[in-house]
Amino acid sequence: MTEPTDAHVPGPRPPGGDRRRSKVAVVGAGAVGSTLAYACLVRGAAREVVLYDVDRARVEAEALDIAHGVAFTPMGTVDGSDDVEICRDADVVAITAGAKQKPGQSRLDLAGATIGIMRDLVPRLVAVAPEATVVMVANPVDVVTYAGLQISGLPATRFFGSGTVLDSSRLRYLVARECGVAVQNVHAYIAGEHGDSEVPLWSSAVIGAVPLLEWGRRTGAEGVLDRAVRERITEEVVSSAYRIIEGKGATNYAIGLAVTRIIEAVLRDERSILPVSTRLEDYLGISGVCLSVPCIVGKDGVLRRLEPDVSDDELAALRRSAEKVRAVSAQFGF
Ligand SMILES: NC(=O)C1=CN([C@@H]2O[C@H](COP(=O)(O)OP(=O)(O)OC[C@H]3O[C@@H](n4cnc5c(N)ncnc54)[C@H](O)[C@@H]3O)[C@@H](O)[C@H]2O)C=CC1
Ligand SMILES: CC(=O)C(=O)O
Repeated sequence: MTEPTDAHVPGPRPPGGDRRRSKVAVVGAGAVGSTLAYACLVRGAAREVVLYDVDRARVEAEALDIAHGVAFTPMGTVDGSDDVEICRDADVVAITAGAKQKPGQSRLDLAGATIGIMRDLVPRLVAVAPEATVVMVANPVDVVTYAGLQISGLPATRFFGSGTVLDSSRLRYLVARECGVAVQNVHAYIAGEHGDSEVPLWSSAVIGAVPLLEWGRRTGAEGVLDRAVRERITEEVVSSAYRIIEGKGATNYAIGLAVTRIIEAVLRDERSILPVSTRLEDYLGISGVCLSVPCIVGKDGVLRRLEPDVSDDELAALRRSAEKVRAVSAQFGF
């Protein structure tokens, strides 16, 4: 297997990236996949979006419904098929085909079913789109990324998971609401598992130019983000998916936008810092597992993993999260 050494980050990126080569294949046209395809077109992330699903009626219907709206989007096309050939020569393949949680199930409960899908699916995708950057979305995303990476034989830089990009946007939303500032000015990451053991990196979080942990003292709003509030926010982030699934059976809008951001970072060679799930080797003492940490993402995929300042508690929680994910991967022989 190719070693996941951090690639050298080359010089300045081309302004706007190269949008001529922009075919995105979305695998799975369910709640997440169809919303992702829609978000890609609405944001103008790619020129060509294709949907692939084993359910022919569904995939054709979703593609047609989206196609009827492209008159109102930036330049783009959409098509759908139950033939994997539709994914040929895609620049990015986003895999949303997987088991989904029923109320009460954790993401880790889905490992066996989703890995079963990947054993057959990933080799067929690599055969038709060997140069693609692959973004795994199906759950449990860290375990499935680790398995899919090994099944694919691709370099770890080009096969990674959407990780905690969604969880971090949930965190930023809640912090912004608490402080009364724009969510875009909250720079905070969730690391670790995309799931119950995830870890908010409070120590390195910044609001505007103010360290998050100093926000209350420096703004004269004592107590605004004190320990009790941070614990409540953490609990709300961790339970978000359960709450939404209880109410409507799936989460789809925020994940559709989150994965679109990752795709934009790749296709536009943005070198954006996003907490995607990649295979870690000797990262803060963690190896042999896919987990989210802040990474530089560009056209060659994950260019570098960054090491933020972490407290002793955060580091210990990150290592516990790694153990938990690694144990589930091992149950399935990965
Ligand atoms: N990573 C993240 O942050 C998030 C991950 N998810 C995960 O995304 C996955 C999809 O969720 P939903 O769209 O709600 O599920 P869904 O059940 O609505 O859609 C899954 C689709 O995959 C298709 N499919 C199954 N096997 C296939 C195969 N071998 N080839 C092609 N298509 C296949 C099904 O026909 C179905 O249309 C789940 O695993 C879910 O847990 C959901 C939200 C957030
Ligand atoms: C379902 C899921 O993984 C999420 O919404 O976070």
